[in-house]
Amino acid sequence: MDFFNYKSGELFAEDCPVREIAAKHGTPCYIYSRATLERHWHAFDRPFGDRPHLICYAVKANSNLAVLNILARLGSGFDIVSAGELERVLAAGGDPKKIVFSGVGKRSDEILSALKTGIRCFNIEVGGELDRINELAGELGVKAPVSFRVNPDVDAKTHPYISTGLKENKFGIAIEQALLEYQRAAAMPNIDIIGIDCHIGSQLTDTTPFLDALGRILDLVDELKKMGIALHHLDLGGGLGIRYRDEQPPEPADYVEALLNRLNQSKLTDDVEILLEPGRAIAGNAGILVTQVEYLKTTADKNFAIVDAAMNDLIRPSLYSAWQEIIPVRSQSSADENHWDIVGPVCETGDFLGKDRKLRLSPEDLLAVRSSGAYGFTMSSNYNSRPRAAEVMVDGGDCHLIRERETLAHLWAGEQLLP
Ligand SMILES: Cc1ncc(COP(=O)(O)O)c(C=O)c1O
Ligand SMILES: N[C@@H](CCCC[NH3+])C(=O)O
Repeated sequence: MDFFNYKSGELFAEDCPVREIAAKHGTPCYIYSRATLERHWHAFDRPFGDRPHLICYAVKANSNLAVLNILARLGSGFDIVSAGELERVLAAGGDPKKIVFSGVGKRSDEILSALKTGIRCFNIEVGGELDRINELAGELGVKAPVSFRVNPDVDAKTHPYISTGLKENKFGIAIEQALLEYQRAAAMPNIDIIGIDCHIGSQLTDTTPFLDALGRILDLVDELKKMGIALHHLDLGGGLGIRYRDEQPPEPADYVEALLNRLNQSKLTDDVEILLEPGRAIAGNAGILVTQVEYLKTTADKNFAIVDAAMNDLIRPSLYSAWQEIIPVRSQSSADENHWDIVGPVCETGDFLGKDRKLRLSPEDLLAVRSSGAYGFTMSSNYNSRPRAAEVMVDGGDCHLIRERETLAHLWAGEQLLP
C-alpha cells in the first residue's frame, strides 16, 4: 500500500498535493509519510506477540529527528553506528536503554559517550574493540554491556557492496574466533556479556540466508551455554529487502514468523529476548524524492532529461546501479512518450537517477523517485557545492517541514581563510 496516489491526474502524498509541497519547499525535496513509517514498524513488532523482543530501527537508513521521534513514540529501539547517531536518537527522545551500538571502527570518544549515556549494548566487531571497551569502562567505573557481532560466513545473495556476512567482508568476528572472544570477555572485569548479534547484509529478498545464519548462531549459543556463558538476547540484525521494481521479498510478518519457527525448534528458551535491526524495510517505501525537469536534451543517440536532483541527493543509482521507479507528478501530459535518461547537473557521467525510462516529459515537469525513504537523504552530500534537499513529513492532510533545504552559507560554515 503506497502513501502516494493519483487523484484527478495529480500525485498526492497522503492527502497533500505533491505539486504544492514542491512549490512551497522547493525541489529537490524528500517527502516521507508518518503513517507508512508507523505501519512498517508495527509490521515487525506485532508478529512477536508476547515473546520478549525489541525492534531497533537502523538509524543510518533515515536519521531525520522527526523520523526517529515518530519511532521513539512507538517504543522503538535504535541501532546506531556513530556518536552522531547516538546524539540524534537522544535528541529525538529515544530511550538510551533501547540503543544498540554496531560498527567496525568505534572510536574511544564514541565508546565513552555511549558508556556515559548508558546504552543497552555494544555490538563488538573486532577483538581490539573488546579490550578498548573494557579499559574505558574501567576508567569510568562502570560495566559495559556487550554482545559480539558474529560473521557467520553466509552468502546473503545481495549486491556485493551491501553483503556483510561473508568471511571476506570486514564486518563482525569470524565465527571460528567467536568462542575465544567470548571467553576473553568473560574474564574481563568491566565487561558484562549480554548477547550475540549478526547482520549478514542489506536488501535480502529471501529468508533462506537469514535462517542459515540463525542456525549457525544458535549452534554457537549452545556452545556458549556449555561454557557457562548464558545470553540475555539474540540480535538478528536487519537486512530485509523491499520492492523497488519486481523483487518479491517476504513480508515482515512472514520473515518474523520464519525466524520464530526456527527459534522454536531450537533449545533456546522463550525468555531470551530477540532483537531486530531493520532500516530499509521501515523507511525505504515511506519516502519519495521530488525533482523538477530543468532541460530536455535530445541527440541522435539519446534523450536526456536533466533534472534538479543529482547523485549528491540520491546516490544509490550511481553507487549500486540501483533501479528506483520514477513517476510523473502530473499523470496526464500532451508531450510525446519517449525513452529518457534522467540525469542530474553534477559533473560525473555516473550522475543519473534512472536510465531509459519511458515518460512523457516537458521542462518544469515534476518527477518523483520512489522508494527513496531509506539511504536517500542520509547518503546525500554537498558534492559540487550543492545544498542538501529539504525534508517534509506528511501526516494525513498535514504537511510538516522537518528539515530546511540547506542555504548556500551552510556550504562553507566552519571554513577559514588563511591569515
Ligand atoms: C549492523 C547493521 N544493522 C542493521 C542494518 C540495516 O540494514 P537494512 O537497512 O538492510 O535493514 C545495517 C545495514 O546494512 C547494518 O549494518
Ligand atoms: N546504503 C545501502 C545499504 C547499506 C546498508 C548499511 N549497512 C543502500 O542504499 O542500499
